This record gives sequence, C-alpha cells and structure tokens, in this order.
Amino acid sequence: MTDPVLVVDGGGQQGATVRPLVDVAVGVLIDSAGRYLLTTRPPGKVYEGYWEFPGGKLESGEDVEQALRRELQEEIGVVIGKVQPWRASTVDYPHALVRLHFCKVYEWAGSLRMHEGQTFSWESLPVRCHPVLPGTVPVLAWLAEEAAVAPR
Ligand SMILES: Nc1nc2c([nH]c(=O)n2[C@H]2C[C@H](O)[C@@H](COP(=O)(O)OP(=O)(O)OP(=O)(O)O)O2)c(=O)[nH]1
Repeated sequence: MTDPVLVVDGGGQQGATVRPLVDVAVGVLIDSAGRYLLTTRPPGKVYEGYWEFPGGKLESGEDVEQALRRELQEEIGVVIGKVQPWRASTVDYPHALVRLHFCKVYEWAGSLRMHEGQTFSWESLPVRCHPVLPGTVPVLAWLAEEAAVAPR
C-alpha cells in the first residue's frame, strides 16, 4: 500500500501530467532535554518565514544521509553524527511534488549558525512557532503520538 499524498494549496493541479518527485532530506534534531530544532524558511524561498525542520533537496548521486549532512552543514553550520531514518511522506505543493525523508539526529558538533538568514527555536510539544509549513504539520503530530506512548 502506498502512503497517501498530502495535497497543499491545491497542489500541482496538472491533471494527467506526471511531475517529478523531488526527494528531500529533513533532520529532526533532538537535544538532551528532548526539544526539537525548528527553523524558518529563508527569505526568497517558497513559504518564506514558515517554520520547518532543517534540510533540503538531494543533489545528483546523493542518498538521504549524505544530503542531510551537507544541508545541515551548509544551512545551520553543524556537523551531524548518527542519522536515524524515521518516516517519509509525500506532499503535493503548487511549486513541487516532494518526498520528505525525515531522520532523527541526536548528535552533532559545532554551534548553530543560520547561514541563510533563518531564525531558529528549540521547541517542546506543542510548539509555539507559527505558521508551520503544511508538510511539516503532520510530523509534529507523529512526534506527539510517540511522546504519548513513551513519555520522557
Ligand atoms: N527542509 C524541509 N523541507 C520541507 C519540510 N516540510 C516540507 O513540506 N518541506 C518541503 C518544502 C520544499 O518544497 C522542500 C524543500 O525544498 P527547499 O527548497 O527548502 O530545499 P533546498 O534547501 O535544497 O532549496 P534550494 O537550495 O534548491 O533553494 O520540502 C521540512 O520540515 N523541512
């Protein structure tokens, strides 16, 4: 069975036209207090200012882990340790059809530096950040479900 596709803001609306599926590596960084790192989408990008987990598109020849390591170093200035593949989802936005590969990361080196003009916040559930990117909203629900089953 394939996962349902989350259609956002009307999605691609191209009918029979097949759109490429863009793979995106996303890091759910979790600190020793169990808080999650959220960042705003940088100026000039679609959904500018919306809150998301840091990450970005896979480049040619990269796997999810390689892309995540590169993106987090480029965007937030940290070198991540072990990457734990977690969940995936597909989102149909007007600008792109994306496959989001969420990974949990508990270890990293270096201080956070927002290289693309983002804002960051360490958040507990329920998060105070608003607005959250539509493709990211379900992730917060998954995290809340997990926390309910295995509270810290
Ligand atoms: N990083 C990230 N992207 C997300 C999340 N949720 C979600 O729907 N997305 C979507 C938004 C974008 O369509 C796509 C990420 O693409 P992007 O444009 O930010 O990637 P990038 O940094 O490689 O961008 P660029 O260099 O090509 O400008 O994934 C999330 O939590 N984190």
